[in-house]
Amino acid sequence: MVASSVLGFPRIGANREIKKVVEAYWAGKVSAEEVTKVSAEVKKTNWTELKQRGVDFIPSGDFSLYDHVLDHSAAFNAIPKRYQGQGLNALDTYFAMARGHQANGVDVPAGEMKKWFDSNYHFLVPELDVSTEFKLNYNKALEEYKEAKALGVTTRPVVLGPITFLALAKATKEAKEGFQPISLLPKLLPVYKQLLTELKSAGVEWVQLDEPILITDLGAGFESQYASAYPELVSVAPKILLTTFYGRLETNVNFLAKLPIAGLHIDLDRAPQQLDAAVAAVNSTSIVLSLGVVSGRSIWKTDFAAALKLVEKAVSALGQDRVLVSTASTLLHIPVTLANENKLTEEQKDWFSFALEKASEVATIAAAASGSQDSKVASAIEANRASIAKRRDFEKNSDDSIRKRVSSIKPEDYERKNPFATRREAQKSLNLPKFPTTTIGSFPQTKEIRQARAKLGKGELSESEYDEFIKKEIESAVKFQERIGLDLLVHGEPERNDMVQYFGERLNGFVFTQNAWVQSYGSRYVRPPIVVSDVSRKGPITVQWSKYAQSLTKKPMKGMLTGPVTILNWSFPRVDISRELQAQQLALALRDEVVDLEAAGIKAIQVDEPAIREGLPLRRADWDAYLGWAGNTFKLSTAGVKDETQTHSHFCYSDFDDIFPQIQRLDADVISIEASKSDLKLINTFKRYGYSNSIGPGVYDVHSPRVPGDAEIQERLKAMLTHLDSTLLFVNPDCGLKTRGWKETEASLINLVNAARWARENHA
Ligand code: MET
Ligand SMILES: [Zn+2]
Repeated sequence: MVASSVLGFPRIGANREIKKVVEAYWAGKVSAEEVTKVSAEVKKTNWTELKQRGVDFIPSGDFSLYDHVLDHSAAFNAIPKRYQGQGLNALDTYFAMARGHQANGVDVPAGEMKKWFDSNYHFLVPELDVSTEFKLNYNKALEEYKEAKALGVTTRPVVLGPITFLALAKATKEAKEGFQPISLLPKLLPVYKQLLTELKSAGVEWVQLDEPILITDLGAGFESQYASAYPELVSVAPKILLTTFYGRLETNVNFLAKLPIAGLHIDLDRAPQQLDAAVAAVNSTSIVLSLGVVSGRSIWKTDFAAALKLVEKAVSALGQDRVLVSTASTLLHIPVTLANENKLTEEQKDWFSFALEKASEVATIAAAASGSQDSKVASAIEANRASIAKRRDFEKNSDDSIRKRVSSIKPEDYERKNPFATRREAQKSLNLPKFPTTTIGSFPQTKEIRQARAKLGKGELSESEYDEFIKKEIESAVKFQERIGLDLLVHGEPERNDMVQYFGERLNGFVFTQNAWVQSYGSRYVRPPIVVSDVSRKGPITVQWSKYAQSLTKKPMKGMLTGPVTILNWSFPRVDISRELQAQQLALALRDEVVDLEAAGIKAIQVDEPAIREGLPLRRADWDAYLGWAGNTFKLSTAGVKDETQTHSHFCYSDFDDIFPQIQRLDADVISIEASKSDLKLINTFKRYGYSNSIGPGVYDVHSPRVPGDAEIQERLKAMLTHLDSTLLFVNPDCGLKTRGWKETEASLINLVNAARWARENHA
């Protein structure tokens, strides 16, 4: 029999239960026991649902209150010193690592957050050095296995693999120059052995060790790390399914097939072409091959016929018992269920499947591949064939005028008329002082703002009442910025539910869900729009708000747009046409918006591309192709303006080191870039590559309520000034302030303005 498997499931709850309880806990409104109780309910629902849908291998241990990598660090005692001895209990220490802690005399910043592979999920980067004493503080995999077992569900515990864990880690600040986290592998293995031994004695049959790092270009030496670590683990562990996902293994499959592991998982959604090599590599072994044929990244229905072709190929070589039908990766990246969507049309609903529906898909495909004669399976296969055919029909309705506009883009459409030096002169008309202060765009999305939006949705507030409310918000944001002395103002983005959704809703080609939330980081969930057809602008999107904001002040107002690559990367894209074509369509829509803003008197326009780095392919060989079209679409969206108009762009959440030369190529007049959370690593990047246009490396972290002191910001500016031309430096936070409260926003920005004044006095 071909068994079915799910590698991981969304842990946020179908109704965002975890967000609600965790935030209530942070606010001191509920106890830790309540958090445990709600977590148990969410886990129970997930496990029983997966069982009911006929999934054979159900994951456990993949639940998290914030982030699974952070869970792992906490469980393995990889807790940086600054969080220890602060008098915080285990749960509060965990949350302090996640988001900083500033109360009752304790003042520790959060750890660094990074994008998880090429997704919009963020993990907390483990911090290690030779003094890290790994020990098993608790065995989460075991606890959740038992928890599920008590509910009558046998699970396959999921554990982050040791080599991926170390590969994702960074050295602590105290570590010696040149320290490599991977050097701790010998110290780490005994703790993994303890964990796995405990699983085995509890009767666990299979354990899933996630090693997604294997689909990246590994440095030399990794092969031998696997060759030394895994035999040791295998000797004490339940059967190990080593999983790789989000890409292709390439030659790594050959050394993996030589490991004494019981199963190997490969991603056939992202890399269907790797099937033959994997079958060949494991053929003469007893390794079970787990085939990721159901996407964990896309919300489009799986084409059963195509999936079955792959599965049957493997079955004919290896036999049914050595093949698993699985989700390609964890389902963490897609929403919980389509069942909660009431506003999508039946036609649209028929195109998609979310996490629970994907679970049914693996069960059906596995049953079909096992030769099931069940009539339910046959009708599910038939229904899928019909759905796929209907979608193919729909795809034929392309928008000719947009397709034509894309195909007639000319090379000069990507370029500003003059080089930066010329534009800079022209932009003196903005009258910005040296070290101009600005923010990234959003101000706190307060309860009042969210309530007003909810009321508009329910019809309790009319469009015009809502617009009046937004105008007042803008007015108070403008007054606030004038009062504290910022130089380049923003309108604050109060009208935006989300920086991508807001634009998607005003463009043709997108559909929206009501409940399709996906975890971005911690308790921050997003509801990515879905691109279903060709994209175009319905009409001006932001112009009225920017124009209104500018009318309230003599200081320059920055227009604020989300860039084409980010809109695409933070949406669920179509899979029937290339991402490049989708980005080009978006870029043309945004270009029209940029030109309209300029015509409305807006002299600075920011086009945010925080997600440009996360879309970077995981294999270097694929970088140039991506960076080529991604960079071009950004340029296409911004190049339509006059020299006098100052273009800005913003980047955050990622390490931009390796694509910095590409950021230069975008030729924005000013960029702001997250820098504080990553310990100003960026400074070294400037050293290496230089940067010729204006730049504002963020001077403080916005993901934590912690207020940075004057001195702290001055230090950051000083560090930047060692490598950047003082006439090019802007002063701004790391990112937008929408998740912050007003209190810390005001305190932080006052300190920021003071630090800029200090810089003007001391770096004349
Ligand atoms: C994640 S980047 C956010 C940029 C946006 N303009 C904001 O300030 O919120
Ligand atoms: Zn940002």
